[in-house]
Amino acid sequence: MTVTEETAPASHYERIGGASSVKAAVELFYERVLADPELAGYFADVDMAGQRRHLALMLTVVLGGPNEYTGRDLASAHQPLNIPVAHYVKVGEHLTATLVQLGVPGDIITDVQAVLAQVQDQVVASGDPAGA
Ligand code: HEM
Repeated sequence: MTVTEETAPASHYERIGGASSVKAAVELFYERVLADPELAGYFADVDMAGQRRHLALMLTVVLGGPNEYTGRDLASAHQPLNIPVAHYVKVGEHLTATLVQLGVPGDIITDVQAVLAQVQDQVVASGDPAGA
């Protein structure tokens, strides 16, 4: 996966406090996403460790942190899930709200939103833009 190289500078990841801050953010993000009835179903068959790993990886990627991920690329992992744009937007909103709640500086949040826009085409279903 080459997402990290194309995304925000590593300094964002460092500025918010690195791995321990990402871990704290994951806890909040996880609660928000799984409490959202439109999103929880995607994670129903993913075990708890898998869910937390997903959210930690996602946060690290969008913050431009170190790419320690060696699994499937984003398109391979997400195209089978047939995720509509509306759900992608909702996940992005939960991420933004999490970062705001944690007091992350506005310039970092702006860059995170730019990265979300960059990777959207890999995650959102390409076959049916209207979603299912
Ligand atoms: C910037 C956006 C996203 C990034 C960077 C991202 C990252 C990832 C990564 C790296 C994996 C593979 C994890 C692994 O195999 O261990 C994954 C899997 C997964 N993602 Fe995402 N993700 C994003 C958005 C989404 C969205 C919007 C949803 C649902 C609405 C979602 C749902 C899932 C699910 C359910 C899996 C597990 C798939 C499976 O095990 O078959 N992701 N994601």
